[in-house]
Amino acid sequence: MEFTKWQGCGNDFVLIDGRKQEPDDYASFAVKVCDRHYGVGADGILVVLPSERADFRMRIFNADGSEAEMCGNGIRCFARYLYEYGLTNKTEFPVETGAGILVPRIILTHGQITGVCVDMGEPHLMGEEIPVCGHDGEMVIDQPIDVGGKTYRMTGVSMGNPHCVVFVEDAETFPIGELGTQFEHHEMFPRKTNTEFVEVRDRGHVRMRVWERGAAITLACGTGACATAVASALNRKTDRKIEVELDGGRLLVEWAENNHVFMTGPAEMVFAGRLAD
Ligand SMILES: N[C@@H](CCC[C@H](N)C(=O)O)C(=O)O
Repeated sequence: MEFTKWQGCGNDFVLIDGRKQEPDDYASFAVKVCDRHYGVGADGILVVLPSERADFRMRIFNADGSEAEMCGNGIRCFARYLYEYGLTNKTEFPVETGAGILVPRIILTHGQITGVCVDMGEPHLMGEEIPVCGHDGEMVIDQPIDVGGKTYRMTGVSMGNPHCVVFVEDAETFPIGELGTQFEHHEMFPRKTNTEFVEVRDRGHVRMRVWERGAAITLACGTGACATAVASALNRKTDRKIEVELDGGRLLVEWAENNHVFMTGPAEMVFAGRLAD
């Protein structure tokens, strides 16, 4: 099976064209391929599929084999793959995802691709939409959550997939490896959660580290950066347009007045290869 390997801010993916070749079982395929010792190594796999509602459909599976609704860094890589490999000649096109139809736009500067901007759609903020237990019919802003014998304050945001944003004093030293899994599996999150640990540097700039549902610590999370921008604005900590500094790079995120979130950042191909049977 042929594949290409991609990364966006160090969040890495194996991409396959499911219109040409499909594994018998995506979940076990993802676990095998994402293994960093016995496989290609990645945080997840991206699958190109046909769509009746958009130009293409994207599926994403985490390294543990679970399927996610959406992937922000992934959709930038997905869009660049389609454009670079001549599978579309449009620089802007609709993609069906588990979070609805989203629109990436390839950014060309003097004919060179310098990034991808994605209209990530509207954030969902009601407790039952994220979902967060015990908050039906209300937003989940600055609410207490007990983890590891301590009470933290969290803001819940869905970008199609669930996010729990926790503001911390110092993102660099926060014990994310110790506590991330406890947030992911906390009883408040019936579909588990991605958790962003965010230090506000100023009104236009935050430092964010992430523990991803199904992938543990990654170098970046695009939907997480969008959830962070929304949570930071809701908590009046930043403006609606911010730079999010991640372990693996920077993303520009704007929660626009039309309620859509726009995310801009890099998408780079690492190599192409063929999997052994
Ligand atoms: N890294 C991604 C998100 C991938 C899915 C996530 N782990 C989930 O299960 O929701 C991104 O860039 O958004």
